[in-house]
Amino acid sequence: MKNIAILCSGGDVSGMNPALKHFVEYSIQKGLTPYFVYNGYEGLIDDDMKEASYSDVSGIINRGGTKIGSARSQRFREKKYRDIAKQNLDARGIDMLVAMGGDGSFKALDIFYKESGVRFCGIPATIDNDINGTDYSLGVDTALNIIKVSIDAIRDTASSFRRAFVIETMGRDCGYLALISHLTSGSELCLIPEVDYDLKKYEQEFKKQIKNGRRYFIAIVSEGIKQDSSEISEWFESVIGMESRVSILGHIQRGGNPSTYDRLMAYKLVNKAIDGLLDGNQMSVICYTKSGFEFKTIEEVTSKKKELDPELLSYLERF
Ligand SMILES: Nc1ncnc2c1ncn2[C@@H]1O[C@H](COP(=O)(O)OP(=O)(O)O)[C@@H](O)[C@H]1O
Ligand SMILES: O=P(O)(O)OC[C@H]1O[C@](O)(COP(=O)(O)O)[C@@H](O)[C@@H]1O
Repeated sequence: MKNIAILCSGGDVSGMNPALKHFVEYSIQKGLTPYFVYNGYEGLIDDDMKEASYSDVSGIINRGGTKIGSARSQRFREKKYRDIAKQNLDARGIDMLVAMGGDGSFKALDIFYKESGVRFCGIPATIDNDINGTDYSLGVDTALNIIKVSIDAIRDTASSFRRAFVIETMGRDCGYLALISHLTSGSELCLIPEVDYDLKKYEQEFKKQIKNGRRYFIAIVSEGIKQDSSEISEWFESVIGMESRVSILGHIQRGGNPSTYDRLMAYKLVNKAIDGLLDGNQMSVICYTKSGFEFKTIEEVTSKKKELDPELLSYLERF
């Protein structure tokens, strides 16, 4: 029997637990012995791994986060710790890894493969959806749903009180969550790091709208823009003349009951990753684009910054 392990690295997402469940089931179906590595690369270094069984994954499909933990590991950046990781994997006869994470995690495994020959397949998993070469990363759909529910709730209070709400989404330097939320929540303003802006441009229009009876504004701003959300709020108060509040959605975007779409994609991505490794893939990332599922090289996925879809970007301005 061949041994295969799975781990989560970087920011956790809703969808990792459904993926773990399917990993165990599909590995066993394929005659493999599944292993869990706990707390990302830290678990490889500390030998925190164990054979996984059906009972380990019962009752987790509806849970956000990841049952096996995730981490950002400083130690894995050093060769001496990666050598320890290799010894630990050898001792358990594990030579195939499935890793759920972002481009940083894949870069790490690329280095590890070149040093140790441990084959791997990456599953893109980040709410930021900022991985080059894939239109979708596990967890982004649940995060968007959480943001949608939050904005809808804020809209209720904003409209009752004649206020401008500045709602900050996560995403580091990628505005995907903000842009999609803007388009699907009908907000008046959206600021993202990819597009330079000048608030002056909105001044006349927003004042005119207030004159014509507008009672509230919703502005969605991505955490990576050049200003703090509080400065945008201050602009609403001092320039536009409407009382304003900031709502930073923060880590609630990373949790919650995984959406149906993320559960389904977790299932498919795990299937593809295991099939790829069984077919002899050495190191790849399973990506999803308009052409379907494709294995891509680490170079392709990590060497360039992801560009937002120009069609979506063209819808940014609503007025
Ligand atoms: N260049 C690198 N060399 C070795 N390890 C790395 C490298 N880049 C990232 N890693 C490892 O991958 C982990 C996750 O990377 P990070 O960029 O934080 O998250 P993500 O995978 O979400 O992009 C890091 O904590 C580190 O252990
Ligand atoms: O949980 P932390 O360490 O505060 O990190 C917050 C960051 O992690 C994310 O939620 C997800 O980032 P990754 O998936 O790239 O790890 C970012 O949107 C956010 O900037």
